[in-house]
Amino acid sequence: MLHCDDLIFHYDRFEPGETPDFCFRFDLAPGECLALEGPSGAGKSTLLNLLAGFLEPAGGSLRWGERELLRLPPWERGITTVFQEHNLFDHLPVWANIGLGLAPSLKLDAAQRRRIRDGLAEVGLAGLEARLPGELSGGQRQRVALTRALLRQAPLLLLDEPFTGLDHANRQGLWALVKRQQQAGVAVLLVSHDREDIEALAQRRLALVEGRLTPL
Ligand SMILES: Nc1ncnc2c1ncn2[C@@H]1O[C@H](COP(=O)(O)OP(=O)(O)OP(=O)(O)O)[C@@H](O)[C@H]1O
Repeated sequence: MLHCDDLIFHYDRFEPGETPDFCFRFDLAPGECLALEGPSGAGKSTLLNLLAGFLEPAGGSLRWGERELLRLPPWERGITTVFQEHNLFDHLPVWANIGLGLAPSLKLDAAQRRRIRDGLAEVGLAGLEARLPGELSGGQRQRVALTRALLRQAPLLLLDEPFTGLDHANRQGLWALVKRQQQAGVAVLLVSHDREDIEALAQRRLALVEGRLTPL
């Protein structure tokens, strides 16, 4: 279970009152998908960056079971994030983009190479290992990004508008991948403006208003 308790954050700002002081509190259970909604600028990406360890809070705690995640660097938190775009390194082929999630040195053993091949086949991208991201469609790129996230098998998956701009068939395919992760016990926090994405995946919804989370 993820417990986020009064995670406090504010940006250094030029004018007082430009952005709210954030105080985030919520729980997220293994296998659950929680949707995070709020208008542009509400602070959704800020929360994801705090959870992932890319921003440092001024106070509060973030526990996964008994582990205090705030003390850990991003790569030790057991959290993986998929953004709306720019998830992939453009100069690396598909296999290497996915392989980075398994072995940052890219020294992959035979079993890891097989997992990448199988993972790509499962998302309908068999045989595209050698392509560069620029040689894929937007939907295919997102499938590669999700494959990398899923093969990492982190217990917490953060999704920041990952389906935006994709057609219905592509989105349905990606929903199925996320649902399979949930069934395997992965906890998912989904930032989305899209009613269909939320209805397809989320069991609970939270709104972010004036720096605070409230149930919907
Ligand atoms: N580096 C920064 N320095 C100062 N203020 C920032 C910084 N990054 C974001 N902000 C401000 O913090 C607030 C929250 O931004 P954030 O990107 O978290 O919103 P969001 O809900 O993800 O928005 P969107 O839906 O448009 O992506 C906004 O008012 C934004 O202008």
